[in-house]
Amino acid sequence: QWGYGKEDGPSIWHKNFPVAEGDRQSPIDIIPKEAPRDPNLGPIVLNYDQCTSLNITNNGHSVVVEFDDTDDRSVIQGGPLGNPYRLKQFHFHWGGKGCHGSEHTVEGMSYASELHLVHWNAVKYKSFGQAAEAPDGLAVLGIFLDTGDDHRWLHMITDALYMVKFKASVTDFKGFNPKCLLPSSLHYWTYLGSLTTPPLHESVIWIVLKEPIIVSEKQLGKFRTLLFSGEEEDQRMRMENNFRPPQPLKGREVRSSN
Ligand SMILES: Nc1nnc(SCC(=O)Nc2ccc(S(N)(=O)=O)cc2)s1
Ligand SMILES: [Zn+2]
Repeated sequence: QWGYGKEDGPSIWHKNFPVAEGDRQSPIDIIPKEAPRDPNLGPIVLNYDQCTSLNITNNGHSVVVEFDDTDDRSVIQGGPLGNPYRLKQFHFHWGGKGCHGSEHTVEGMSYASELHLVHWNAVKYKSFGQAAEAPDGLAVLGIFLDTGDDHRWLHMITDALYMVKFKASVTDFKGFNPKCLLPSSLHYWTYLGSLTTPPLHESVIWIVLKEPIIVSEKQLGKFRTLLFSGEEEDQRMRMENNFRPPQPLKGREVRSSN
């Protein structure tokens, strides 16, 4: 019942989700010179080698690759995190043809797209849903996508998109390791924020990588062949511009890894 259109988009979400006007909403505009290096921030450590991707699905808002999160085989830890957080899913946000579509911006500059790897604190909480409602329940790793040459591994995802064109479609997607989508540097900014879509829970420790990955316009264009709408719906709504604009910082501090 929410979307990215004029009638149901980010400026309306507060009606059904009042936390939209809360004190730790995401995304934000990151201003590097106002994000001091914190020497106590160690490196983030990603253990994705035993990860188990299950399927790829169109949930009517984005395209999502889901993982088996029944044990600690794929986790993120270190950096600002006090526990290891389990990988649950990753998904993307993108713009329209020629328009940028990242959620976080850097000094007002947005990237073409943004990848979110969503993790939950299975040490402290019994389920994703419970963690999603706790202030330290989730850790989302944000990676900017810039345009240039083809990304050598993204085709594994874009080649599958025709199978999930319509909302609520899902197909098997095993053996994909998201490590292949990381940039060379794991330097990051971190701050306390929220889910960037309803229910907008203020439960996310954000870790946004400074270095973007490079994908081609052609590869990004394949994301825009997805539809917001279901197979049975008559009007076909192209899935694009599925990003929330930056939200007020409300005095929060953004820290930088060294
Ligand atoms: N009890 C609950 N179960 N599930 C939820 S929310 C489902 C979910 O994963 N939502 C989600 C929304 C936005 C983001 S994002 N764009 O990474 O901030 C990640 C995840 S609350
Ligand atoms: Zn997201």
